[in-house]
Amino acid sequence: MTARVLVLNCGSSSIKYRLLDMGDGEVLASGLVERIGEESSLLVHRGTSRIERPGSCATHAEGMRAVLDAFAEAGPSLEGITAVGHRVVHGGSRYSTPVLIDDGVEQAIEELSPLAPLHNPANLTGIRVAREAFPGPPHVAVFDTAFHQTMPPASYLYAVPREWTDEGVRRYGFHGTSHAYVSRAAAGLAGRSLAETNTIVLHLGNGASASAVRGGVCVDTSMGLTPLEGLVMGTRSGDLDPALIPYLVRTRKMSVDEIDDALNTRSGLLGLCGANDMREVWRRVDAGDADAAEAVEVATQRVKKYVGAYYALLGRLDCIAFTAGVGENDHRTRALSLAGLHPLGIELDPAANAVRSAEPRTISTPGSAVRVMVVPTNEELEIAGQTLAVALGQRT
Ligand SMILES: Nc1ncnc2c1ncn2[C@@H]1O[C@H](COP(=O)(O)OP(=O)(O)O)[C@@H](O)[C@H]1O
Ligand SMILES: CC(=O)OP(=O)(O)O
Ligand SMILES: [Mg+2]
Repeated sequence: MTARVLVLNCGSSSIKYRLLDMGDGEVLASGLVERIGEESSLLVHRGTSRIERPGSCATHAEGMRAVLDAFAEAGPSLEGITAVGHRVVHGGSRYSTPVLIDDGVEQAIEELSPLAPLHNPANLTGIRVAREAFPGPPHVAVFDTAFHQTMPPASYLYAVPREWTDEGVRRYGFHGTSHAYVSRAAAGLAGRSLAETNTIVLHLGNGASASAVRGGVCVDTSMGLTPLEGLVMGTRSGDLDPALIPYLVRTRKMSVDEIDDALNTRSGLLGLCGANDMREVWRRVDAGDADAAEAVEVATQRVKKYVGAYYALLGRLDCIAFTAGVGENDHRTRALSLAGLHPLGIELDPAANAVRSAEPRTISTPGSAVRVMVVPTNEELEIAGQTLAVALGQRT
């Protein structure tokens, strides 16, 4: 039997998972537990058979047990799996490559939790429950931050007191697994060698980030110390003036936790127009909602500003790759984000852009100097590949 890798992605309120056959990349099982901690959670499992189960998973630990029960009930068996790969959001400066998880790594992930309070504690629960359930196979942590560790100081330093930067206050960047996978796939789609390709990756999902990648190496990215900085997201503000925070403390008497919560969960598209799902935002735009139209303008103009900035940083730009839920599916967001960039050699083909497909594809005109594409991300496959490499390395 070929190697089988279970990939776990424990998000702030969800657990996504996939079991992959590494021989041919076939997905043997996939599933999702969503709305963890809310009144009614929901598990959907697609294995040997499919189950859909509303329930009440108050914690990620309960969610993980529901996942294991689903495998036991609806298959396939997890007996004899080769390795388990865990998405870990924050790896700080300590981890620039995936690592085999031991108690020391667990502790390091815990120590980094203040920098990713929505994500790292959930990641850690997934690791603990899975290590207990599967003590045999190696468990590997694959960090969202790892791909961005190549950034030069000019990109990762904030202009703040040195004693802060010495403590680890800096830009880390996230969604790195996606940026790595998509920048590689973009060069492949363009028929170019990765080493000679400069790409801007636009990962536009509920969380959103941009990166500038020179020859497969990340040189800058829009998320920062935490996944709050940069682009406008579903519920996160992205860039703003940091003086807003003392302003809110002084004038609205808000606590630090209240502000943190508002900027992470009540801002972005949701803050501006009351909806965070881009499909709903467009429904409102089409119904004449002025707030929704403005929210789209703010979000897409932010993307355009990063494209301009990263074009300047890279000097020469070969590809722009859109990915993640919005980037892969929303042709109107893509068109607005690049509108008017024709003088920079960036020209979308409206007909190609409007095509709906799950395949990687080019959406720029044949004459566009920069090749614009849609490249569906596959964080799970990337995590599984890196996990297997670490697991096999460990055995030899
Ligand atoms: N057809 C579509 N048109 C516009 N937006 C879409 C479409 N399909 C999905 N999305 C958007 O993708 C977002 C989720 O993207 P995803 O990459 O799955 O995010 P995350 O991993 O952060 O949950 C949703 O909020 C939704 O707005
Ligand atoms: C780091 C991050 O923002 O992840 P997600 O998009 O899954 O929330
Ligand atoms: Mg995501």
